[in-house]
Amino acid sequence: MAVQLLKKASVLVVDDDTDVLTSMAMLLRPEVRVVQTEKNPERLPALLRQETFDLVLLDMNYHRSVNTSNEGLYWLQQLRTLAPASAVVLITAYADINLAIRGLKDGAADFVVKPWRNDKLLASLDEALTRRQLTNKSHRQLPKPAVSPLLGESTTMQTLRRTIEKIAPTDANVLILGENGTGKDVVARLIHAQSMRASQPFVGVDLGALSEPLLESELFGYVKGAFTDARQDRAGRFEAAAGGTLFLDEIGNLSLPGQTKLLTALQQRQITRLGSHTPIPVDVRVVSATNAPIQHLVQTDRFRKDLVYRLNTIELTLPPLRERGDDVRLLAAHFLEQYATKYGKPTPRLEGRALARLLNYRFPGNVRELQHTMERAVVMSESEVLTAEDLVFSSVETTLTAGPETTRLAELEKGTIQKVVDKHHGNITKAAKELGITRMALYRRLGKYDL
Ligand SMILES: Nc1ncnc2c1ncn2[C@@H]1O[C@H](COP(=O)(O)OP(=O)(O)OP(=O)(O)O)[C@@H](O)[C@H]1O
Repeated sequence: MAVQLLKKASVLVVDDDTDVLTSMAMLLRPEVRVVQTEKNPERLPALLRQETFDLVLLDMNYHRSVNTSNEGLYWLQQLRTLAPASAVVLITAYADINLAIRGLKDGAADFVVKPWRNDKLLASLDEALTRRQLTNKSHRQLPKPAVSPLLGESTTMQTLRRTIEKIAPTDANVLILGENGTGKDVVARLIHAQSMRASQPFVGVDLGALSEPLLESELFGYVKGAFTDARQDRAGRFEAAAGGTLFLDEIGNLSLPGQTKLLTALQQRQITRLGSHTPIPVDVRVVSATNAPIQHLVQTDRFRKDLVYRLNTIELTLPPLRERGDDVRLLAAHFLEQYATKYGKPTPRLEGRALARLLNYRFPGNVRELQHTMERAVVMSESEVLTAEDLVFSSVETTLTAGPETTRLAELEKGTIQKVVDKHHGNITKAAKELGITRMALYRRLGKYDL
């Protein structure tokens, strides 16, 4: 029985050590249905939005971490929220057994110690899957995935929260518009969580990341033999979301043929798996999002008007962060606290000039950029007070009020670049990555500032 569970399981292995990933994949491939590996735990939220796994094998130690001991536990907590139905088995070094035991208290099913014995590891996975099945069968209430809060006290954000409360319980399709990083994904999840469908699945699909040939099989699924690699029947996202909410992200990137297929599915409320002729009825509420100017796409014949009408029964627009006034301060404080906890540091406070710099910055990457800036500042700072120099923005700094500040900004940029390049001992690739700019852009700046 247990062996069958293992054979049917989809397993995700998360470890920043490529050797571990390779050997785990080699060991597990013949034993389980699907094995996927992920080197960067930061990608977990996006990945788990798209895929569900029966079991996650999670490493406790990450090299890039400042405080190695907390990183594994942090990601375990995140997994409990992002994928509460997945069993988690921890991989740990012998020296960290105490931490692994803490991990058990935090909801992990088991842990294996490096170097592991293959038979013991497989037995442990079996056991974790069996227990998970028993838990699910006993209909015990699984913890609901916690939804990220939609913070902000600006008038627009208060109005938006009220609108969401009003529209969430209806079954109306919602189109969310807004620049990158403004919180469209957060809003989509909030709508689902406050809807009558909250106990049913929320399934996201990033249409911007799907190439044309993949689109149909991802959305509608396929039957065995539909194409060379179709070795078994597979449900698509529409079926996976049945009874719940289907979140179509980056809808503006959908090709015209893709738009036609989607429109047909929405009109007929049914899909047909690739390679099959049998239509399958699907009941989904569609929430979609885009940062593209959708009406302009319609006017220029790049987006079907009839599809927009299907999608935007309710249209919500998220304002850019630079138009939310004091919300910047509130969100900065929230992220500082969040990352201080993650990295086991005291929560730092922003010095006056640092705050002024935040309030003057345009934030082209919006809340996500603020979040990254705060994380980087918490990681890098050795003091409990963050200065203006501790803030490194991903985009090249442009402020709301250009002018006399320009020279100071150039100085700040120069200082920041020098600091990051020094930190990486002159490694341009790594420094550019941390600064969030291309290598060429970094070279240009090194030249400009004579560094
Ligand atoms: N109002 C908010 N309060 C707290 N956190 C927020 C808020 N808005 C966004 N965030 C956080 O900022 C990050 C980016 O948000 P999100 O992914 O929802 O943006 P998006 O508009 O969907 O971005 P993209 O257009 O790139 O897909 C997330 O980590 C999210 O939790």
